[in-house]
Amino acid sequence: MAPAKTSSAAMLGLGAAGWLSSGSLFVSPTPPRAAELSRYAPQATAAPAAGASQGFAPGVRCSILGVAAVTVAAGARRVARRATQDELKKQVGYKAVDDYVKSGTVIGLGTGSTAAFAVERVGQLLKSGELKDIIAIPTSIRTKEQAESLGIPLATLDTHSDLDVAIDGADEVDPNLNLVKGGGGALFREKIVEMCAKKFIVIVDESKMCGGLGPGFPIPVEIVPFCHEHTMREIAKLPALAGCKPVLRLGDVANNKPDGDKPAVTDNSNYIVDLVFETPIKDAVAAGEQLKNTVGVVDHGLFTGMTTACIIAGSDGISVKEA
Ligand SMILES: O=C(CO)[C@H](O)[C@H](O)COP(=O)(O)O
Repeated sequence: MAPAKTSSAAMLGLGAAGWLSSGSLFVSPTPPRAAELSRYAPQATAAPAAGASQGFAPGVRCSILGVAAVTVAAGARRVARRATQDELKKQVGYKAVDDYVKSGTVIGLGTGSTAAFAVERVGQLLKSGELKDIIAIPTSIRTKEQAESLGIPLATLDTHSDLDVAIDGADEVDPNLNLVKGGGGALFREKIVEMCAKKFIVIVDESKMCGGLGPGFPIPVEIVPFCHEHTMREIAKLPALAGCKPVLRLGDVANNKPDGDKPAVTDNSNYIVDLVFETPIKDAVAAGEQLKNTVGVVDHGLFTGMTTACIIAGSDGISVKEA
């Protein structure tokens, strides 16, 4: 598959500078990728640094739609500073809703700190009346609760299985827009919902871009609790996953930091095993197929061939890559 490209249509969206200058400012003390890595994967190797080493394949053009700097008043002076990671997440979350969600549509709402900004935006636009007649399918109990608190009308795939668009974050994005998802433990519901969407829009800050899936972020796999140690051994034997180290997720299911003694339990009452790699997976499609064919595996966090477009916020602005 050829690497994803940037389309001219995608270049016409709202630039980061546009809405940042409208006064939206969300300040977080969380520094970029280093904090993400410690939250998710103390055993993982560091992700590529920002900028030239972000994993964009040679020849891939990324349009820069705005300047992701924030201007703040400091006394009489105006001081420009780099946007925080949360500000970048907010930019892409809002832009995805502004560009892809229309009145009268059925939408999928992702899970995680980036997707939460998209949910927030849907709530705002419904409240202001700019959006009407939306029905949303949440991908986790957390997202359902956030959407309910914002008055977003909800349904499930049982009654609404044709979605116009789904919007979600990702843990890693490769040059072909294949993803690792499930850092937040919601991969099964995310996948079943996002597979039903005509358009799947991925929203990330630039720290999520990588040259190859695996070493930057362990790949989560949802497995049934019954004989889970056996299932983990079977996974480690799969040829397309050679060299991986399966680690049972403990404590809070919403992150892969071992912050408890008991296995983390998903919304579907299953466990998560995080597959730690030292080198990139050679064939993510084969890896996904072999995982899916393993008895005891519910689903896995490799989302290949699903992305319609990826909106990326970085220190130099927002870019959109289309598959
Ligand atoms: O797959 C997910 C949850 O299961 C999330 O989309 C992924 O973990 C990214 O989360 P965040 O936006 O908080 O970095």
